[in-house]
Amino acid sequence: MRYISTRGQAPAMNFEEVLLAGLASDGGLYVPENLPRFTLEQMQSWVGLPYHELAFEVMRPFVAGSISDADFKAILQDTYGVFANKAVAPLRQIDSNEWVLELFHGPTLAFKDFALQLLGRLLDHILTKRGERVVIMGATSGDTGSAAIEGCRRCENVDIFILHPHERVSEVQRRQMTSAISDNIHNIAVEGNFDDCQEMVKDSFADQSFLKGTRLVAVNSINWARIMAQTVYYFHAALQLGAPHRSVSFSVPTGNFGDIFAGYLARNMGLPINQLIVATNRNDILHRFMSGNRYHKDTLHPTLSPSMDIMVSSNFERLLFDMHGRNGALVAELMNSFRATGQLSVEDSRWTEVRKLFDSLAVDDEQTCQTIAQVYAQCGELLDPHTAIGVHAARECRRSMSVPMVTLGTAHPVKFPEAVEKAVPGAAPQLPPHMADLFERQERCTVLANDLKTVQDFVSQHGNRGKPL
Ligand SMILES: Cc1ncc(COP(=O)(O)O)c(C=O)c1O
Ligand SMILES: N[C@@H](CCOP(=O)(O)O)C(=O)O
Repeated sequence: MRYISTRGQAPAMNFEEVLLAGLASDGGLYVPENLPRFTLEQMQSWVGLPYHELAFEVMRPFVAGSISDADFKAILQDTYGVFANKAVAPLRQIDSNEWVLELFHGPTLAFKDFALQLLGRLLDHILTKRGERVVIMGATSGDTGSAAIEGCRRCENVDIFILHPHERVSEVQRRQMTSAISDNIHNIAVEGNFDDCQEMVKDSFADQSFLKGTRLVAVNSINWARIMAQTVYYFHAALQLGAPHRSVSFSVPTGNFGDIFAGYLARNMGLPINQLIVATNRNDILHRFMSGNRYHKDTLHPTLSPSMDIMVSSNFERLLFDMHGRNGALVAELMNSFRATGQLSVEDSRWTEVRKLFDSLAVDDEQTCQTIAQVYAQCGELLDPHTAIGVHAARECRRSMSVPMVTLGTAHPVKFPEAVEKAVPGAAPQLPPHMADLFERQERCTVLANDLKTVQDFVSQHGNRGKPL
């Protein structure tokens, strides 16, 4: 499998190179040159497989040539063996023909564990083989950070720097990150918002001189391996609900457009997905695009669903690439113009084509709390605010009641007690046993100005197990 950049100028790479590359050298994102297309018979034969075996079947074409089948199988068994629920991603019915896919039974209680537990193990495998050390930089609005730290914790060959927006993540999210204390784990609270953090990470890929020759690796969904791992649970859910002989729809709480893009890819690989719903909070650039062809940057509004407080969605570029016939030059032009003006629209015919599959809704804090309360009263399932946004959008935008509707349950409610308590007083759940002492744990974090050079200087001063590079 070869991977190409959405901007058409960077060299094509194999899986191992793409895993270690993060952003492409032309500023684009890597995508497979050709997607595998699974047959009905193949998909039918996967019904009932344990999660790690299904993961092997779905992801094998993407890694073949870089990792042997035997190694990949062992890595996957180990990865999904750490999830607290035997089903790994259980489906919970919340109404007639309506489900929540619980993606929060991993170590850090959010869907990010599905890809980052794997990414950490893949990095360990490949870096050990190459005898190489790398620096990881990641931006987080709360969940990617702890999942990346947890996923890479045992990896001897990395120093990991996680940038989060100072005082804009939940206390549980912050403590999950800052209580991981080790020479090679560095939490930076940036005096800015998530988009500032994300931009610093992307700018660091463009000019890596501050790393003095050490390779920079991404853990955000700009890294192809993240998206690849997130396609698997679409198959896992749909195959339980009658696919491949029956269509299924998904509603996806969306911020950086990574999770829903994985669903779009699963459909292009042959999974019968009828409808994909982009569910945003008040930070609704994607809803403005889907509903009116206006991908226009706005100011950031803090909400009760802080992980989706994102102004600009990285993975939207991957969809633009497909929308424009995979013409990298056109995408580069669009992205340059977006960088200059903060606005982007596409030709009407391209937009209409995309709308055949995608619907969208922006959900405010009040509707979020109402949905948490409503679902709790209906069936006792306590939703986190991000998942509630997905359920609300699913109920508003659903095209057909006869097609099963699955909302991705992206985080455990325990991570967002403020919203849960507001919606259903007294219902906030207890931290799970492995996190029971979270509020007593020592924290380590450095607050830095919202300034690229300041952050890069910090990285180069601490990038070698806490010592200068
Ligand atoms: C809990 C939660 N839900 C939803 C999202 C949105 O996912 P994506 O950024 O892949 O669109 C995120 C973070 O991105 C998240 O942490
Ligand atoms: N919501 C995310 C934001 C980063 O998204 P990613 O999927 O690109 O890593 C978070 O919780 O950090």
